[in-house]
Amino acid sequence: MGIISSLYTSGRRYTLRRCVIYSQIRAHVSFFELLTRLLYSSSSENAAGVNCESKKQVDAQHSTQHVHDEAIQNRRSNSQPPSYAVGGIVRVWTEKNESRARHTYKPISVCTPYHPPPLVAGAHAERETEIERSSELANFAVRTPPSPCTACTEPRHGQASKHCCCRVYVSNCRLFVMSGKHILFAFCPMPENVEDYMREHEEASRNIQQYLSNPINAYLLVKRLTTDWRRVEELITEDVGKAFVANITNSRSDLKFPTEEDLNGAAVALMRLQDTYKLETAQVARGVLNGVQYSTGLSAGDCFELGRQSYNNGDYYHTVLWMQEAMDRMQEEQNHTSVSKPDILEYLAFSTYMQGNVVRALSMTNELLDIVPTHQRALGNRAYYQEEIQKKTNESRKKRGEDGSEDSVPPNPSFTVTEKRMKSVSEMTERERYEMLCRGDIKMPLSIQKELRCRYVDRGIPYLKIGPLKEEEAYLEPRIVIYHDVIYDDEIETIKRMAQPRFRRATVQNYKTGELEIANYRISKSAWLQEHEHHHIRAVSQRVELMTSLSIDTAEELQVVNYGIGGHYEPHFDFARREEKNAFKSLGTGNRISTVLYYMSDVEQGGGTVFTRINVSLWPKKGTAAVWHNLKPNGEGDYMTRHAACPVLTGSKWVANKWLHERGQEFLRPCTLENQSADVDDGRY
Ligand SMILES: O=C(O)CCC(=O)C(=O)O
Ligand SMILES: [Fe+2]
Repeated sequence: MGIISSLYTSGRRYTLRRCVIYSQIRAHVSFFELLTRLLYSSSSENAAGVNCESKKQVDAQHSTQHVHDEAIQNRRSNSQPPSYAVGGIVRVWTEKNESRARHTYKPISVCTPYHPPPLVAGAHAERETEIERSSELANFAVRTPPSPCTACTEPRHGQASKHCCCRVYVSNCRLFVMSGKHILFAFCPMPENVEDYMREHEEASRNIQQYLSNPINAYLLVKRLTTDWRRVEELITEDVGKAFVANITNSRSDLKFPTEEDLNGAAVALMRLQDTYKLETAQVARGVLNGVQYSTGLSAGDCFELGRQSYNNGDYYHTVLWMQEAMDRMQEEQNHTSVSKPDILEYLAFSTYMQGNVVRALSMTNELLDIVPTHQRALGNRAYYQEEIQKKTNESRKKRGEDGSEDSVPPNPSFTVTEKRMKSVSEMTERERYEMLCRGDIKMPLSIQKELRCRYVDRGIPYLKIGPLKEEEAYLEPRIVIYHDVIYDDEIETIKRMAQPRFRRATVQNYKTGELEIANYRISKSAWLQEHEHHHIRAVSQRVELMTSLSIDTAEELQVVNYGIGGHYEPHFDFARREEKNAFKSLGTGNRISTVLYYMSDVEQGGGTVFTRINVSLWPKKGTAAVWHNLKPNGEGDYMTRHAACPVLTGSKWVANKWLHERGQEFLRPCTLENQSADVDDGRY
């Protein structure tokens, strides 16, 4: 885990660095264009500014040496080391400075050691009052007479021309290290993100002359095309792309990158969520799930990819939905879209045909051929669809001829949706009920609800007398109860921490072979924890005895399960049915008599536990546990306990299962001969 996260971090750092480089390149190219325009349209004043820069660099180098020497000299001549003051922020251009708050500061060469350079340069002298006066540096700056510096060749205030250029340097710097009145180091902003570059570029483009009449801008422009550009050149020649790919390739041995199969799995999960929670395609594409905006939307290209994945799975229903969405998005995106209308139309037409609407498929194919008249597949499909329509028309003619109803309107060979009467819950398939239960659309009849109770339970156990269990009945026959506050946050943290490194894709038991295998109807990660590994695990396991009045001596280890987005477990029984002869055989402890399901997280949306035969939905609440017997008192499996974990729509779901087995419960839950449930008032859970 540590390795993975550190690799992720370094990968990200690398990505960021690459972004910076690319943005710098882009920005430099923009500035290069600007410079070209400048060189062909500039006034002599601007041109002088450019010349000044090259001169200044020499001067600045010279000055740097001086300052450095002076600092050393100071140190030598005074027994005391020179006092360095670190200057604060000089608010010469308030708005600009604020917008540059994210700039990084890079030390640059220092300015004149002999004449304190004015910090207020050129046209901005009148903003002197905005200088921060509190710091030593600011005082220093304020004392310095403002000096318009429009051309460096022109000496001002008796100063040598070389200092004039240095003002530009200094006034654009934010942090100064000073010795007395001398600046030793100035840290100047170096925009590292494209927004900053772009903002400046836009500003410059609005009025190039005006932009460059500002000495700082003039300086920055030249600087970017000299020193910064050199850096960019270096980065380009370093072959960043190759290094980046090499970095990723190296990481591949440690990091498992997603494969095409993973992409398909992710697409299928999204479709599952869409179906289960009846999500509108357009809403999902906008990043809205059940009315909550979670993310930025999907592009036409993203929708197209979802459609393509569905198509590859033979899921034409979702292909049509997502290709249609891709088409709508594409029209919104106009110029900057990554998909083409003919591509979408091709998928759309064929999937529409596969869904039975041949007329619509033909009209889409015609639309495609209008755009690409030579499209070979579309030409073939058109002929095929036309033939199909013809065949259907002939067939229906024949039929009408047989029953003598020639005059009736020919039926449209397109796919027709027949209106259906609403089914009652009992008429629904298990799948339909499951999805409705997951959405919370099946309400428990009041006649059942009114029998359900909440109570404190102590069962005569001294420990529980001090801290009774908070029991809430969720259903009576079979009895399903929820216990509140039975697992504590620190225990949950321990369990999560210990389980995470052991997580594997959850498995199910092959009912014929008894072998464990992965299956698409159970998508989650799971790990097993043993009692002796941590006192929290022991405590959580032992609490199961209090809740069930059964023994955990023959129980399975604690199974920790985490469901990510779309993670689910379709309807199943926890017990082994008669035909599953090999299930739990190796344990030698009999069947799974009871389940205790701890909820170790809340789930933002989705993730319910639903009982599809009794129409009960339980909603995960951190700290609670659901408890039920899987076996009737006579040892038969209770088929009414069939249940499922609904797909997680948003958030993450954590649960822990404790499965108790038959052996060892003989005196705690004695068998009955009849096929009956336990007496609900027998004092047990
Ligand atoms: O996660 C749930 O809500 C149910 C889990 C479950 O049924 C199981 O793991 O057997
Ligand atoms: Fe289960």
